[in-house]
Amino acid sequence: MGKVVHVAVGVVRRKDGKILIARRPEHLHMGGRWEFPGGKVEAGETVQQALTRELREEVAIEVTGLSPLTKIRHTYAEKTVLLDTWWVTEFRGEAKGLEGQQTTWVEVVDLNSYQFPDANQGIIQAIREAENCC
Ligand SMILES: Nc1nc2c([nH]c(=O)n2[C@H]2C[C@H](O)[C@@H](COP(=O)(O)OP(=O)(O)OP(=O)(O)O)O2)c(=O)[nH]1
Ligand SMILES: [Mg+2]
Repeated sequence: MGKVVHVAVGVVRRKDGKILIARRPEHLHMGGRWEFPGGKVEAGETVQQALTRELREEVAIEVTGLSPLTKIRHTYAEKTVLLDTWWVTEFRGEAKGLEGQQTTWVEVVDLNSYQFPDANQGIIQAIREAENCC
């Protein structure tokens, strides 16, 4: 029933191991919760192109290297999303929230202290497994 929204999601990892998270603006779906930056894949775009564009638009970084992490499909009351999630380990620039959102860098072990949308539990699990953490 209904279509699945394809979302490009970036787990941006700094050399010191910390990961970038941003707080979703209140008025959006899942507003007020923390997220890994990203957004919907538009017609005619590859997921990599979408991710590169979204990270430029939302957090001012220029992606230069990415690799697949996991895909999580989740049904909310409002819609079903496919979170097509990538490691971003190479990038240029200083992350800042270009849409007024708070951003912060967190250790993998501390990700659970932040409130994410329900679908993100699977992403956090995949990060921990990849990093042999916690
Ligand atoms: N970016 C992102 N979206 C997530 C995460 N977890 C999660 O459930 N979502 C959901 C919330 C939204 O329903 C959808 C992503 O939509 P979005 O609002 O980021 O899309 P967008 O940046 O293209 O924004 P817009 O142009 O539609 O305003 O995926 C996450 O960690 N990051
Ligand atoms: Mg977005």
